[in-house]
Amino acid sequence: MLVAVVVIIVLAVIPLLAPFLAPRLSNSGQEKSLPPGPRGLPILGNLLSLGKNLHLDLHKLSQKHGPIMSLRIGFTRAVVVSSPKSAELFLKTHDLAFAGRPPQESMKYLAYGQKNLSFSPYGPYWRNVRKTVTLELLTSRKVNSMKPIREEGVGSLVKYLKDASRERAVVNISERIKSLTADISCRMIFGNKFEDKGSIGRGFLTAFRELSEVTNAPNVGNFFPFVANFDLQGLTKKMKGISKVFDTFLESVLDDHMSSRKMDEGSRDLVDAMLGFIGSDHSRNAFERDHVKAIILDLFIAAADTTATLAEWVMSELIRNGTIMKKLQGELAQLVGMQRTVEEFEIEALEYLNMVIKEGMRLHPPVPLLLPHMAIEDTVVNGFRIPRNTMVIVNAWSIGRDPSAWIEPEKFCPERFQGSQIDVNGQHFQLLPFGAGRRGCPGAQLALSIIRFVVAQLVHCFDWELPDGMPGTELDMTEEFGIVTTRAKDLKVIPSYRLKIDKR
Ligand code: HEM
Repeated sequence: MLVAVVVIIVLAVIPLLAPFLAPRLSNSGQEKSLPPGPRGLPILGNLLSLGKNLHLDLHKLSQKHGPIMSLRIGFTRAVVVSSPKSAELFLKTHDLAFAGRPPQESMKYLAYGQKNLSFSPYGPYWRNVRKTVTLELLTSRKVNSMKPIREEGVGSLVKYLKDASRERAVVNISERIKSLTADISCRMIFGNKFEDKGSIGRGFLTAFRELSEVTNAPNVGNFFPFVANFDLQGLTKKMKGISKVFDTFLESVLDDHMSSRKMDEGSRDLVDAMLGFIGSDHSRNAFERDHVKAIILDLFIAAADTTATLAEWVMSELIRNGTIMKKLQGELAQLVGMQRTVEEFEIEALEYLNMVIKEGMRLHPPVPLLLPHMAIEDTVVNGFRIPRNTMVIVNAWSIGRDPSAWIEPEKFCPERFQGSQIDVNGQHFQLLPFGAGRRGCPGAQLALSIIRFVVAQLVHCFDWELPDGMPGTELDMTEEFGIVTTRAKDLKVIPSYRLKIDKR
């Protein structure tokens, strides 16, 4: 459908564009030193080689054309990076040159015109916002201060599962984890609970659920700017609808904060701090309400589904690999015992848990292609010319399965991290779930504190079975590609409570 739409439009406008296209397409001499890549069709470029599962298609193409590969998608020139060594060149050696983000149609509507952090162009505005967000939300001290929010959220989930366990009910754990991380993120970032916001909060959550459908669809307008205004896929209309619901919610969050502003460092939250910049000349841009809304919405989106998705994948792998589940339960039983639940301060000591989560991120990086980077200047990498404005896609999924970096890469084997220094902090380019360098994820520490605590509680408190006696080894692990790549089918399980406290 998408391709058909593009083909029709392209054929219709070719005569108008011919004078501009002819020099571009015939200029093969100039393209000699670009990285190798598959031959593309005129105008469409390599669009037809890319299907629903973009990370898998790019992985296959890179196996043929190399770890630094050129593509053209419509009018966008892209370079795909698929090995640890090449990722290091782009994200460390030439980090600054690739610290841009390509313009995205969706950001016009969902980020008040790219005013958010994730997609704002590299420059002073991005730098200042990133600094403020890090200081006000993501330092170790702030992450620790939000511990009660995580404890309360995870406590409610455990209680729900304990009730389900009594009935031997089948639980859609994917949905439950998504609600949990949305609730936790809402409280941490907006300073409110959804339930306290009544119908506005519920509306926001419903719109948030519809968001991935819109942002995961490849938007023709990104690659063929001249058709963007026609809204051929109806995505702009949907995004406008969603952003209206978001805006109502965000306005009410800002109003709540305005009516009881806390300005001292000890008690103010991120929204209070951001509101303090309104009217100031922040990075040579007048800073207004739209900036605050774009930034807090961005953080919520960045936090909620990524953490849920990772927890879901880790639980899926544990259910599939019973021996690993038992070993992790053993580690928890030894440290915590069976008479009480694990506390967050104990998580650091759970070495095997950390290995399990790293292994989950290696095989199932929730953001498999990171966020797209963009060359902000002409650069030569490994002898290849990468022109300014080229989109750079780093395939973290492919890198996590690179056989030159990993033994038996397809196998879920947390023991591979035993005694290994490899971590997810952007210093080890064979494992890049949070990216690396200037545009690397600033929320990694917060994300890990949520994930570790959720997985530890679920594994310590419950044994898990698949419905209808299905063996774990038969669990379907098909992925559904998106910016955040989730399980194609929700994980449904029967929990049975295993602690020796309060079995009522
Ligand atoms: C398991 C959870 C998470 C994963 C896997 C993840 C992964 C990523 C990745 C791959 C990127 C892009 C890096 C790049 O382009 O090089 C990113 C960017 C970002 N993440 Fe995360 N993230 C997670 C959780 C969070 C959380 C909890 C927050 C904050 C509340 C957050 C905030 C951001 C922001 C603001 C950016 C954009 C940074 C920039 O462009 O400067 N993320 N994340």
